[in-house]
Amino acid sequence: MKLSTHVFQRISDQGMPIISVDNPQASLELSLFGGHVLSYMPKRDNRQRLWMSPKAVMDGSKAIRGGIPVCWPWFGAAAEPAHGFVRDQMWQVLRVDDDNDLTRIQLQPEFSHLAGGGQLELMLELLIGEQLTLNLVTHNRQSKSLRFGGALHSYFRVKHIDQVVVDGLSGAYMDKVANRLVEETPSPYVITQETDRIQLNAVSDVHIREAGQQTAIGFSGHDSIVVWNPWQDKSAQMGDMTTDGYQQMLCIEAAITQGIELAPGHSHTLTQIIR
Ligand SMILES: O=P(O)(O)OC[C@H]1O[C@H](O)[C@H](O)[C@@H](O)[C@@H]1O
Repeated sequence: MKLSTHVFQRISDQGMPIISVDNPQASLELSLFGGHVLSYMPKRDNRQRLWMSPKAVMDGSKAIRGGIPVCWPWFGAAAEPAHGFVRDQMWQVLRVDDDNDLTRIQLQPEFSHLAGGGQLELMLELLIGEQLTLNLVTHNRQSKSLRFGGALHSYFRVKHIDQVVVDGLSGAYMDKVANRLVEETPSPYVITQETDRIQLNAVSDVHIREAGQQTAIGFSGHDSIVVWNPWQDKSAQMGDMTTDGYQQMLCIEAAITQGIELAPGHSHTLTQIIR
């Protein structure tokens, strides 16, 4: 089914609605299960930016391992289920438009509410062109303030984790692998073991550098940046990852881990830009 000049919708072999974008600047795939970006490839270099696990479950029975899961209205184990409740529900398309080199898609989950009855409205906007911009907009329609968190939990594809250097992170981080001990960001920033860090200095630009290529990631509206690689043992334990899967991926996540208090009638936008 054609949604616009550059946007099509189809049903996958596993029965999930998939949106495909192919415009003069880039191609992208998006699953309406989770409002989940599956792939993004700018045409200037035809390099896939996102990693998808070969064992990812794509039938809607659990969140997809890879691409860009949307974690909301909390991050991690702040409440149950982990990472909130929108990454494993169906979303719907609100709006699609093409403007030559840029395609805009807006979508929302079928329901969004907080425990305790609070209503927050969520909308994800994708701007697909020579870069990919994700705007995750939270709106408080209640007459009281509400607190929320979340993340754009992007899985970046790397040639090999051993060769990756992450540039741009600084300051203190909370080490989730070591009892939330607060440590100073290393330099150079290389990944040599299981890594699960909440970088508390919310910088606005990070680069993943490898021989012959780099991926630039921009952030705004975040209070932290999460860096995650499960390494070998954890990968082997996860049903939806191959034992060596950790070698080709690195999560660098635009995150709200400390929580944001949203006043009545106000909106907040969490942005990640991938180049
Ligand atoms: O397995 P998931 O629920 O998708 O979570 C995957 C990972 O997400 C984040 O990066 C967290 O910091 C990790 O602690 C967690 O293991």
